[in-house]
Formats: sequence, C-alpha cells, structure tokens
Amino acid sequence: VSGYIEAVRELACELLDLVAEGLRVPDTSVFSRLIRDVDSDSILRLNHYPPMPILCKDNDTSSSYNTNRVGFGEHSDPQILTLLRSNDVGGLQISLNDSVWFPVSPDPSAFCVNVGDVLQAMTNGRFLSVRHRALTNSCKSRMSMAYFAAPPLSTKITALPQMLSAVRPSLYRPFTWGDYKKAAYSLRLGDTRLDLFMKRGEELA
Ligand SMILES: O=C(O)CCC(=O)C(=O)O
Ligand SMILES: [Fe+2]
Repeated sequence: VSGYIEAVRELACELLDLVAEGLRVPDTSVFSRLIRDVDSDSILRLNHYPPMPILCKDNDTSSSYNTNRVGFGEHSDPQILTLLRSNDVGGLQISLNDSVWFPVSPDPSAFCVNVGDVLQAMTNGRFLSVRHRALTNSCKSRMSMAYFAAPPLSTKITALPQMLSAVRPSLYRPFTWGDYKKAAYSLRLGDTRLDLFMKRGEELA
C-alpha cells in the first residue's frame, strides 16, 4: 500500500505541476509542495459497493445500474486533486449542471482525476471541483480506490496572486484546510461546501 501511495502521490504532483504551468504560474510547484509536505493530510480510501440485485439480466453490462440505488451520494471532493481507480464495474457519474448525470466508463487501467474544492479556491474558480456520485450495479461489485491529495491542516488556502485581477477579485475568504474540513463536517455530503467561504456583496471589492 505504501508503494502505491508513493507512486500515486508522485503522479498527483506531476499533474499539479502541469496545471500550474498551464496557468502560467511561475512557481510551478506551488500545489505539489503542499502534497509533498511531511504534514500533508492526503489519504487513500477504498470503496466497495456490493451488488444490489434487481432485474439482474443474464448478460449483464456495465450500464445495468440501479438508478435509485446510490452507493455514494453526490458530492465534490474537498481536497486539491483526487486520483481514482476502479475495477471494471461502472457506477461513477459526474454532473456538469444540476440535473444531468453522465456515466464515466469504468477502465481498470486508467485514472479518473477529479479537481477538488481547494484547487477551485486556489485557482479562484478557473478549475472547478466536479460533482460526482457512485451508483451500485445490479449484478457485480464495484470497487474503487481514491487518493485524495491534500495540504497540511494548517495551510492557508487563498487564490494565487496570478489568478486575481481588478475584474476578477478573489471569490473566497481565506481559510485553512483544517477550517475547511471542520466546516465540511457541519454540512451534509451533498452541500456545496465552498459556498460557506464565498465572498458576498461588498466583500468582493
Ligand atoms: O467509487 C467511486 O467511483 C466514487 C468514490 C468517491 O467519489 C469518493 O471516494 O470520494
Ligand atoms: Fe468523491
């Protein structure tokens, strides 16, 4: 497990360095430094969704979901970046607006990379954390393994200076990752947690 975590942490760092480069941030390790920190709060989570047999077809395909059987309710990942792998059983869906869910094809040889809320705050909304959920399958078990790349608890999260301009002031009040986690526990899984730190009205000036 520790070998996997090291490898996936390195991949997250490489991706984040490319994100910084793409955003033309001169200090390209601005995100990866947080994850390489010895106090990084990154975690690995294993999810198992046992089959929920209804209308189980003989020739099951990965599209035979139970749309009313949500295994993991809709949410965005709060951290910086998530690297998710799964077995060949589908169920993951993403939503780009409030009502439409798109299935993500299962591919055991690929990573699904989710932008987390902290990356949204640090990029001042240029990168958006994605809402997703996982449905159970009628016949097969879905297994997934998610690495959540996170900063240390004491890290102050603010938009990078390069993400700010007169016409685009910072959208969020500064918070620490520890504050954010604490606030998240006071909400329900599906609540948009970043809203708690969103500036309003005069604060935006
Ligand atoms: O199992 C999945 O595909 C989703 C898991 C997930 O969203 C999570 O662990 O945060
Ligand atoms: Fe998630």
